Amino acid sequence: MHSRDGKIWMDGKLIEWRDANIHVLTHSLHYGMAVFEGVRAYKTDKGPAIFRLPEHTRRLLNSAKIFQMKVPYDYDTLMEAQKEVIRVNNLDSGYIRPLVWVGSERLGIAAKDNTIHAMIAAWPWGAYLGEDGLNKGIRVKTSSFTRHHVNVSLVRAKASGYYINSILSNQEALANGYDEALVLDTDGFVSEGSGENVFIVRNGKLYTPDLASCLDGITRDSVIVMAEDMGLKVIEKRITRDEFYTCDEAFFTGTAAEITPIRELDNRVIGAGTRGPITEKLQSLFFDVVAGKTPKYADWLTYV
Ligand SMILES: Cc1[nH+]cc(COP(=O)(O)O)c(CN[C@@H](CCC(=O)O)C(=O)O)c1O
Repeated sequence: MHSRDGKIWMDGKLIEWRDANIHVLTHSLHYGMAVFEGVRAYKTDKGPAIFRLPEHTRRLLNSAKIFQMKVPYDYDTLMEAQKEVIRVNNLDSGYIRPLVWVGSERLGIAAKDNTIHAMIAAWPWGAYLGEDGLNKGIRVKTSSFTRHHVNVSLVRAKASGYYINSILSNQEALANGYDEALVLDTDGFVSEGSGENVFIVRNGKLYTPDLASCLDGITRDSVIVMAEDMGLKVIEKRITRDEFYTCDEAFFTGTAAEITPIRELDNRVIGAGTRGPITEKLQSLFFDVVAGKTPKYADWLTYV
């Protein structure tokens, strides 16, 4: 990722991609206290449009607030900078990664007053879990690791350090021949994927875990709104792994994952073992929305 042509917005300026470097004694590199976002811009007839940019920008600032990181750039500056990196890199679609981190003036857990930095990069990123995954569904393994406890990890923040848990879960799933991990909470109920929220469908109703142990996903929120607009009931509840095994459909949601069907969990076939009809309907609507084809959700798009 470090050597490519293009520009990165870093601490208020657009700089050459290869010059966007930091010191090895950067506090966040050692202790993991940094916050980030994953945002997508999509190609539309009216040019690139960023999906739910305000919500992502607000979440980034809230993540920093939770950790008392005083971001030296305001909402409007960060909004504009995310549009700028799409424009300046001539992307008609792409993945945008804002990151806010603690600088290198001091090390140590008790270090304070380090400079808070921000950068925003954007690059092309296709189907996170593969085109086949989007169409036919993926195979998932329940992780041997446990998702965050509410008082260990403040999960309203999208914090870099939390992704050690995600990497461990994802590595274990891949090493065992699966495509992604499903992580349970400290009570053994379904929480989320390593980088996605999760839904199951049973008798025409959607169920999704509450937000106690998982990220308040923007795609999750979008799916809830679209499903309810379709007249589907969406229920937030504690979901057990055997409810998952016996449901009719299941899917992950996320900016990178978009809406990816789950066709197996722990070698139990989910429903008909492929993308289910409600999943397909939601996925098709989602891709129409991000392509700017659905006036009803036009305010979810910020044109670059
Ligand atoms: C743990 C987790 N849970 C849920 C979500 C879905 O949230 P949202 O994107 O707001 O719908 C994501 C996004 N994961 C991001 C990082 C992926 C990566 O590999 O990095 C993403 O999808 O961009 C998570 O990381």
